[in-house]
Amino acid sequence: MKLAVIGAGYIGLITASCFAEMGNEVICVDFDEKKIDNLDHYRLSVYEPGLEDLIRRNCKGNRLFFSTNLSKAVEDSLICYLTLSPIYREGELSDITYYLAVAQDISRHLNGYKVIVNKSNVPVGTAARLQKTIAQELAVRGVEYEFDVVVDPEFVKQGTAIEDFMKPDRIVIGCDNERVAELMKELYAPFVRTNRPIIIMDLVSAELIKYSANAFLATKISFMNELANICAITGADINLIRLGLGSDSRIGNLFLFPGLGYGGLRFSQGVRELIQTAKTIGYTPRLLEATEAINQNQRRLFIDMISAYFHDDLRGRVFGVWGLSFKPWTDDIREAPALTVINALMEKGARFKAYDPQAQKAAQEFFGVSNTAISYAADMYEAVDDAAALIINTDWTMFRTPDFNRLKSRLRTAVIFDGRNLYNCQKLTQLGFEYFYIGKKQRTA
Ligand SMILES: NC(=O)c1ccc[n+]([C@@H]2O[C@H](COP(=O)([O-])OP(=O)(O)OC[C@H]3O[C@@H](n4cnc5c(N)ncnc54)[C@H](O)[C@@H]3O)[C@@H](O)[C@H]2O)c1
Ligand SMILES: O=c1ccn([C@@H]2O[C@H](COP(=O)(O)OP(=O)(O)O[C@H]3O[C@H](CO)[C@@H](O)[C@H](O)[C@H]3O)[C@@H](O)[C@H]2O)c(=O)[nH]1
Repeated sequence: MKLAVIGAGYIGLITASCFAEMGNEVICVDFDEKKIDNLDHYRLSVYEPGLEDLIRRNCKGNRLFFSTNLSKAVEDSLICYLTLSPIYREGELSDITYYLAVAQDISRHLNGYKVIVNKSNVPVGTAARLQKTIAQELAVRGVEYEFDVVVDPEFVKQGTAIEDFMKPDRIVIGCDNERVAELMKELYAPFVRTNRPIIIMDLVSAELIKYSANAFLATKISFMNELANICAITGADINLIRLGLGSDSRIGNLFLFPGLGYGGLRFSQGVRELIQTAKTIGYTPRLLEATEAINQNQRRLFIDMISAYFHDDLRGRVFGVWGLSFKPWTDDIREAPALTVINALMEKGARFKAYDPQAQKAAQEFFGVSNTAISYAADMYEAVDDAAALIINTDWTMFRTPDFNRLKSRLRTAVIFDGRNLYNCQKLTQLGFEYFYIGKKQRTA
């Protein structure tokens, strides 16, 4: 099939390259000329394992093209995917004004039946507003082309996005007629050959599903963090509780890891946006509000734990930091717990030497290149040289089994604050570390 993907950001690139990989002909459009020029030279503004190779292969196979020409992309395609980012403002529903403006632009170039598919996280009701905008523009043009609006929520995770897209657990399609449902099933058939379901539903339900999935997972994480805080008082072991809980097949092992809480734009904004959606229709979503509050508190508890160990005297102390990104296998630091932790300790006078395999550049931009309170290390051991303690914010795989003797010899004092519960406390104590993790029993006075 011929597809246009509008918005060559993270989701646009994944969508365009994966559809091209399945043999479709895809034009990926962005209004940012520099971005398109870079993509033509295989220079990506996002890091995602395997994405560059996928783009290279499909461009060379003449199935994937990049362009700034929206009109040609729309005219040449049957299906137009919207992969833009709506404007998010704290405490409000995302602003989709410019989203609708792009839909209007698309309508100006409709030259026959087209399907306009939304893949972005947008407020409930956006599909209906897209339908209205397109119909109005066609009326202004005085043409009567048929069109359908589809909601195709994206569930990929950063770091495993290609695998998630190519082998989805399920495909959810929101639409309002049989013809377009059949077309979407045809498009996705190659991705679900192992009998994964394609679930067809109405537009509003499909819009709500994306928020619901993210909010459910976020709630699972906050539930575990709440339990960890109870463990910190009772002395129960949160890591064993996780194993005991997860082996119940009704609960499952995934998304039960306690820690610094969830980060990244999608969970944080998603939960807040679902709260906002509920409030605008007069419902108070108490569980979701608790999910978000526990998540924010988790970072505060970690900061307090570090601060209390040094009797709140952090001035001039240097900490080694492992992990800046909000999760492994990404360079994304948006809503990363690491930033909150570092900022709060920095305000108390602490200094940092940080290591992250991908996110150092983004962090340097965030904290400022001339910020002398934080420097960046070439490797994970250099980060802890002469440090008062190691702080772990992200569970990159390389941090899971470090050389503890080397670590100990390079730290000034063998103290670890682990925000991701990577290690066995007993083992680390035997090795001579003071080891603090999420849910560890607090010392009684
Ligand atoms: N990042 C994720 O993990 C993820 C996962 C699932 C869904 N989503 C959703 O997908 C959407 C896109 O997210 P993203 O991370 O790819 O955003 P992004 O900001 O990386 O990409 C948006 C792209 O659209 C381009 N753009 C903006 N206006 C345009 C216009 N008028 N014409 C053409 N191009 C235009 C921008 O230049 C940018 O390249 C969001 O709603 C997000 O919530 C993201
Ligand atoms: O047991 C766990 C699992 C995750 N996390 C944290 O939760 C956050 C989100 O992790 P993850 O879901 O793996 O990353 P995302 O790439 O943000 O993916 C989420 O957001 C995407 C965009 O909406 C959706 O497509 C995905 O389905 C959804 O998992 C990260 O900060 C993780 O460190 C935990 O604290 N404990």
